Amino acid sequence: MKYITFALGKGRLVNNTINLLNEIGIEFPEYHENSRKLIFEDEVNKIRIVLVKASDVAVYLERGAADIGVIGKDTLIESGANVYEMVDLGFGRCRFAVAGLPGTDLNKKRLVVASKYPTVTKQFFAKKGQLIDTIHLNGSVELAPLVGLSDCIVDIVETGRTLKDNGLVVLEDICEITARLIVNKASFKTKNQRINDLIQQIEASVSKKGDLVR
Ligand SMILES: Nc1ncnc2c1ncn2[C@@H]1O[C@H](COP(=O)(O)OP(=O)(O)OP(=O)(O)O)[C@@H](O)[C@H]1O
Ligand SMILES: O=P(O)(O)OC[C@H]1O[C@H](OP(=O)(O)OP(=O)(O)O)[C@H](O)[C@@H]1O
Repeated sequence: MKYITFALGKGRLVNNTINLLNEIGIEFPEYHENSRKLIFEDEVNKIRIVLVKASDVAVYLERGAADIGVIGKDTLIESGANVYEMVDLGFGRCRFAVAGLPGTDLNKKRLVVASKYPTVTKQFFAKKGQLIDTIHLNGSVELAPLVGLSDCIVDIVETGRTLKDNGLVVLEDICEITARLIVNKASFKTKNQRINDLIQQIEASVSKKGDLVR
């Protein structure tokens, strides 16, 4: 039997994903948080996880190097990847927001917006019919309005602590974000039965957890 390969972003979503897979009987005996290994296998169920940079998950899927991926909805939208989005996994909950110094005028002409998510940023302001100048940063985005690099930012807010510690506030909410299970379109055809079985088990496990939270 061929392996089914999951691409997971190294980082915030890994532990929840591995716990979820454990719950449906998929085990990676060699996996531990401090390992530097990038591939782990469940030899019994013929399932493999590959640990990639979060923003590369969609690339592995689109190129057929992985069958299934777990990715934040933020990164999925930003990638514009041509994949099937199958399950809202419920974890990795946060939101997209426009943030800046209190009192920032978002309606000013030629608003300068810094973000790790230039596509999301452009789409959001385009929908409002507003012309903006987007600056693509790779991290520490909250710094931009503090040093005059931008008027505001589009970024992820989870606890709100990063904004607060830097004297920034949410100026406008954009949307909620959770982790999503995505599937390579060709794999969905060629490994249909096994992928569907996995999805059903994952959905059952996710909805059981949802019931507990409710
Ligand atoms: N506080 C948070 N900051 C960033 N992402 C969060 C947060 N809380 C939940 N998430 C979700 O977790 C996903 C993975 O985050 P992670 O930090 O592992 O990757 P990343 O933001 O792409 O980081 P990097 O650029 O360092 O690889 C995000 O895409 C988002 O959906
Ligand atoms: O609302 P909070 O709980 O404070 O979380 C939000 C912060 O976390 C993320 O940054 P990350 O740690 O990924 O750092 P980077 O984007 O600067 O690399 C995000 O870009 C925010 O800065």
